[in-house]
Amino acid sequence: MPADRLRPVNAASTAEPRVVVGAAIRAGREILAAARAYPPELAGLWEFPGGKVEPGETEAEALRRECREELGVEIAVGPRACGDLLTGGGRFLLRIYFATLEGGEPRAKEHAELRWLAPEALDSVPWLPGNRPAVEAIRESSVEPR
Ligand SMILES: Nc1nc2c([nH]c(=O)n2[C@H]2C[C@H](O)[C@@H](COP(=O)(O)OP(=O)(O)OP(=O)(O)O)O2)c(=O)[nH]1
Repeated sequence: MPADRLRPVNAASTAEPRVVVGAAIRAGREILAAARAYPPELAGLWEFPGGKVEPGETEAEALRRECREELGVEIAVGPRACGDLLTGGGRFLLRIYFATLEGGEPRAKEHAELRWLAPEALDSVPWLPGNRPAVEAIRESSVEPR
């Protein structure tokens, strides 16, 4: 049988998902949310600043690089906010980390808008659909013990 007959019909669906990291940057009670500016099908949906982990880079390094590029800030990377999330039709493995600001004030260098959201305001923006479990976990982790 010719080799090309053995190739999966839909290579994208069988490829290993690419790891994407996002920073849930906390300041006091608030978390920084960012509205995507592109691509058109994602524009106006909200996410955590971040992006794809490049070969040879740790997840924390990728987060620090993306926050420098996208927001112009230095961050300290903290613990994971929730478990792995499969998004983008199985193309991405999304890992959200809590983070804090170490230097600079965030500016929207690549996003359409940035907003600091208190836990009770987390639902006030339309999140990327794959982010819902992370947003829920962050809200629950913000509930103050009685
Ligand atoms: N940065 C980020 N991406 C997310 C989140 N949730 C989610 O589903 N994604 C998806 C959207 C994108 O299709 C995909 C990759 O993210 P990205 O486009 O920001 O990655 P990148 O900065 O490395 O992009 P590029 O250089 O390849 O253009 O991950 C999130 O909270 N933050």
